[in-house]
Amino acid sequence: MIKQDRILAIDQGTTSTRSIVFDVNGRELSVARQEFPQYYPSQGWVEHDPEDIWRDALSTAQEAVERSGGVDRIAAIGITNQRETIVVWDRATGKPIHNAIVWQDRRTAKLCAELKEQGHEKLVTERTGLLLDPYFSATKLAWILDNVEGARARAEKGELAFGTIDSFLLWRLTDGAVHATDVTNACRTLLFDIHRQQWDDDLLKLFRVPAALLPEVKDSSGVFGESTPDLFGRPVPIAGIAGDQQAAVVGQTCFKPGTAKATYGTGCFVLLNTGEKPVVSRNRMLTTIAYRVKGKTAYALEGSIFVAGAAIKWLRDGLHLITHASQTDDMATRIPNSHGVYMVPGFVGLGAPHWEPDVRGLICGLTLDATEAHIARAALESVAYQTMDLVAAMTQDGGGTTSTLRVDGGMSANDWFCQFLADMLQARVERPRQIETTALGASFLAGVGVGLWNSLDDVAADWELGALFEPKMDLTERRTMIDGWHLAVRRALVKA
Ligand SMILES: Nc1ncnc2c1ncn2[C@@H]1O[C@H](COP(=O)(O)OP(=O)(O)O)[C@@H](O)[C@H]1O
Ligand SMILES: O=P(O)(O)OC[C@H](O)CO
Repeated sequence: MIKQDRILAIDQGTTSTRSIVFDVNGRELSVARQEFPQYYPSQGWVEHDPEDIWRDALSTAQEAVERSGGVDRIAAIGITNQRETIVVWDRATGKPIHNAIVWQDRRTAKLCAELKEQGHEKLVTERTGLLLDPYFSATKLAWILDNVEGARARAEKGELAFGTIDSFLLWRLTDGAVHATDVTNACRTLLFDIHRQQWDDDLLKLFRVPAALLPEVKDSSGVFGESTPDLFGRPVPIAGIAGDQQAAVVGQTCFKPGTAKATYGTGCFVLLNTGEKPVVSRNRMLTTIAYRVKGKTAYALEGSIFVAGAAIKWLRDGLHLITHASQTDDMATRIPNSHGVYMVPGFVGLGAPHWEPDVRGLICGLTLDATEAHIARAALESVAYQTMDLVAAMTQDGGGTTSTLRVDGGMSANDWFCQFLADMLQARVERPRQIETTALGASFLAGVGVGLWNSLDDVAADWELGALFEPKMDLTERRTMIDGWHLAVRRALVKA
């Protein structure tokens, strides 16, 4: 009999979908990747077509399985996904009734401001660990129910299903047999009590969400269902699900309280493991569930930066300054300093610790000798400065002092950026050999789910250091640069 000792991880990100097959040592055997279209139907709106997402998830998964040598040795599937993005679909046909509304979408900023003015934020934060910001799912869901003809009535009758992207993929992989999600995705909706770990009736009422829409919420690890036999040639258990940032915590093996990771994809999300007890932030960080395995929950403090790699993508697609993101490494290296040029990348408002959805982006400090290299460097620097601000806030919140930050995601491939980050943090920056840590984390969760490993502790040995960056910048120079950054942020926050 053929040993089933490989795992397929499907990583559905904001700009691309990739599938990777890993062996039991966390080594990548094959990968398939597909970028997909972003839709901006109105100012501040961001949508995805769920059919694009399903098509790419399936085709990349099939391709990765094929390239790894076929389905015979695949023991399980793990799913990880862009979080907060929502889909509402028809239970009878499986067809979405609207495009997915993406986490970056700000269309519900006014509703959030109204709910805040009415004094609802305290309850929301106490129950969910989150804030009233359009980033999270609940107001996006309310928008669909209010704006798609007949949706609210159909939702109340139980004809529609709601889900984050994991839930939609799980539904499609099982041909509608399973409507479920995991705690890490549920806890980003604004509808889920992170302490009692269940959907919350008061919040459902506040956001006017019928309970009949909701998926069942499960551990991040364990069998959710099986893929239909036609997809891969035989049924494969789907045995791990986690939001991408939480999956990265697992992939970076940040299992001990006080350990932290930052994932640099479209956005950047810093998560600090705080152990079994949720830590409440005084600095507008989020309290979130890092993972729940075999009924045991680990919580995290999270700092959310909405624009990280997206700023580099904008240099490529918006300004046409570069043709490939990796060019920014050389551009930043080639100039001795940023020459006082700063970018505050508030393209979709600012996340933690400001939570200002109406702020817009800013480039300042320009002189006639500023070049495209200064702008590229300012974009990279802005992401490091924001990370530094979040780490400082978390330390103040009592989450522990982080002498080491583990980094991953597309932008972490940039050496110049990682060095600058170490300088700003005055901490060690560790980049693993496998920077697709999100997918790796999903594979660990699925592997534990089918018993390839007994517990997460058993996978810790599979983490391998790829590169280490240690602080080396002169401290006076650092201080001057940081002061300039904080001045630029204050400028961006000035209300027009
Ligand atoms: N060498 C690089 N330097 C800077 N940014 C990079 C580099 N390589 C990729 N990126 C950025 O990283 C992002 C892609 O990372 P990825 O983890 O695939 O994102 P996502 O999961 O959000 O789709 C893109 O926004 C891209 O601009
Ligand atoms: O697509 P990413 O990797 O930037 O992640 C998106 C986050 O999950 C949004 O909360």
